[in-house]
Amino acid sequence: MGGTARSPHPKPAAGAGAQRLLISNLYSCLLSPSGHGSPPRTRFGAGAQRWLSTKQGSTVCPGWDGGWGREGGEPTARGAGPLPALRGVRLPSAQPSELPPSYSVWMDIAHELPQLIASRQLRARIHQMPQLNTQHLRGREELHLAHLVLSFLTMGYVWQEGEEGTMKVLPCNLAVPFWEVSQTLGLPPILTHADFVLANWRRKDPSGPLEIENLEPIISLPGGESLRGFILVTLLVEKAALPGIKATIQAVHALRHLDDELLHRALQGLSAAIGDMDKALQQMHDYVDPAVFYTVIRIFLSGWRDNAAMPHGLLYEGVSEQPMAFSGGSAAQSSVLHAFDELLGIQHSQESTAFLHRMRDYMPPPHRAFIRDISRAPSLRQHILSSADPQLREAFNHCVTALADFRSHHIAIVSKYIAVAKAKAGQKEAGSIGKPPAALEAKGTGGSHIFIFLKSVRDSTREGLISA
Ligand code: HEM
Repeated sequence: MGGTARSPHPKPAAGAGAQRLLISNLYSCLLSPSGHGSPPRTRFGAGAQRWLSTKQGSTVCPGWDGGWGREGGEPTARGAGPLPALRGVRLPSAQPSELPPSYSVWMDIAHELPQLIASRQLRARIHQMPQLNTQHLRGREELHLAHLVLSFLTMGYVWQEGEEGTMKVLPCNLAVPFWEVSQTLGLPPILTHADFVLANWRRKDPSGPLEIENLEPIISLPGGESLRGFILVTLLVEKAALPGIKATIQAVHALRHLDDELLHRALQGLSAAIGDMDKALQQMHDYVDPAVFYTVIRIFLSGWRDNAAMPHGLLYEGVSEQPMAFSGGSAAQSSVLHAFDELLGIQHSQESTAFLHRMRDYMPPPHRAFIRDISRAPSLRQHILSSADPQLREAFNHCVTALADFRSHHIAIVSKYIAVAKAKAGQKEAGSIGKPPAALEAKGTGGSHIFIFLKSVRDSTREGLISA
């Protein structure tokens, strides 16, 4: 879709805090663009479609040592090409959960979102908001928090009345600041996985552990405890993936230096991490009620691309003269499995690859750059094939099997939370939204044909096994 985009205003400066705390994110190091610069910037030019095909330049963080301290004695890839050195990958102990006072009008509404949506007052409150200037946002943390807040406001605004009462226009007092913050961060102006999960958590007790009992989302939507569980269990899967991201970097380092001993250890670390992600995923059963997920939560993650409930997309008033189409939030936008697939050389079908690659456009640019760097590293697969070392092959195959198992268990969860929940929900009224969203019956919030896609991705993972 085309359209005349409003020219962006000067970008907010990244303050000193940006170096200390880049984003309320689990792999902060990977988000640091060369350590000290301002966030990368994208231009939407002739509209969303064009923006979505725009690729960022290299923004990874070689040699950045941004004050996090290091967790282990793992090697870095310093001097070994563009792959980010694994420095400072540690979980932040504190992160901003409030914007500066001049943005209190956004925060006040955001903190009341579930009630405002339930009482159908959100749209009226948003219409009364003044149009705030985003120039006073300082540093990456505030910008990401602003993106999180504005994306939640947008999803609530669009879906307040369910799929039968959607809005065609996002008013300029919300659309313009959301657009500006999105441009500065290189993110699309819609809720992404980075908003919903990666940036959306805080510790209740700041010195307490990163466990579910001590965590809460910063901003919520309808869905109560199930919404909380959905966000936090997904966060715990990301947390469990962290050693796998480290192992991925370690494996690339080992490949570059032809260090098979290190490679073997890295692959063992990777398969263990995927196993831990699998265990974390199972907590979905304990914390999320399928009926609440299906009938209440899911619609708020939906986008306005490939969605029959919003066939023409959304007009961002004051930004573009044409409506724009964006996919909704999905963990398919998490960089973790993309990175593992690239390392292991997993080849998905053309259609699945097209969808997954499109989801990369919904990641923070440094995540995209990280995945790209893994894809350009020496081929692990070729190395295993040519080395003919049975131990290496076995460790590699453990990773592939663990990944395929994770995907199988994910399919079981999707089946329970979407297919079975749909059958149970029927057409009965549920929650505050009314009918479950019909437009989402066959498609994911990201717009994929769910089960065909997920099974194809799982099966092509299995095909990545290397036989003796
Ligand atoms: C109730 C829980 C969940 C449901 C109902 C669910 C649903 C879905 C759906 C429908 C898709 C298809 C893509 C789309 O159109 O959105 C998908 C993809 C995906 N989901 Fe989930 N998901 C859940 C939890 C998770 C969690 C916790 C993770 C891990 C962080 C995850 C990771 C993925 C990935 C990586 C994909 C892309 C396909 C792949 O690489 O295998 N999902 N999910």
